[in-house]
Amino acid sequence: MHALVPFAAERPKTRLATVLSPDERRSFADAMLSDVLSALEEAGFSPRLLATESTGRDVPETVDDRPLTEAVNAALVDHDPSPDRPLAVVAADLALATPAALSWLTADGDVVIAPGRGGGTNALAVRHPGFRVDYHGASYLDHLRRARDVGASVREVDSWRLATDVDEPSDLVEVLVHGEREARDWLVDAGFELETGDGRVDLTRTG
Ligand SMILES: Nc1nc2c(ncn2[C@@H]2O[C@H](COP(=O)(O)OP(=O)(O)OP(=O)(O)O)[C@@H](O)[C@H]2O)c(=O)[nH]1
Ligand SMILES: C[C@H](OP(=O)(O)O)C(=O)O
Repeated sequence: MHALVPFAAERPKTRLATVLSPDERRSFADAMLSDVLSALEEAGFSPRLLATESTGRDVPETVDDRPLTEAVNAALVDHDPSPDRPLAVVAADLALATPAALSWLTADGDVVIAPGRGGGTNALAVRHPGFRVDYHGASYLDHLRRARDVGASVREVDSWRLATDVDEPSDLVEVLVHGEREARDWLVDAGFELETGDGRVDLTRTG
């Protein structure tokens, strides 16, 4: 299955600004992107980057500097999905995604949705030609509505690994605990450590 990976290449992960500098955010976002691309490839997907500027990676790439929803919808129109020609859309910040978790996207359904924690949409597989995305806000609910409006059947993917996108500093704890790839190594090399006490596990930075 073809898999589109949208990537905000210029100013990624602004919500991590309290713990990472702009250069660090770019470098960490790049590590997460590498993890998502390699997991997709291992799961048998053919990834294509949809980036706001060229990444120079050795992966098929479309450069489109329009906002996320517009750029993904243009790609959907271009691809014209059908049951025989599905298109997956997978966020670049799914640092815990494994090939096994991503394989759930190949399940039957005109629109297969992997919700993100907090109301978002972390991954989709689209087989219906009329379905369009509407990201930001509670996009999971918006996507359910949009699927219903075009008469598309929906299947929800119940995967904690796909639900865990890395948006805020507390999400970095999940990467340190459960990450298996470059993003976790990046955090360790940058001096991040788990801080365990009486309450919820937190993060500290040394060095
Ligand atoms: N092509 C494209 N991808 C985008 C755009 N905005 C976000 N993305 C990607 O869409 C996915 C989900 O976006 P967010 O979680 O909002 O990521 P982000 O924009 O890097 O993070 P924040 O700045 O903290 O909102 C990630 O893979 C982003 O790289 C955009 O305008 N164009
Ligand atoms: C793009 C957006 O991502 P979030 O802000 O939830 O990470 C969404 O899932 O609609």
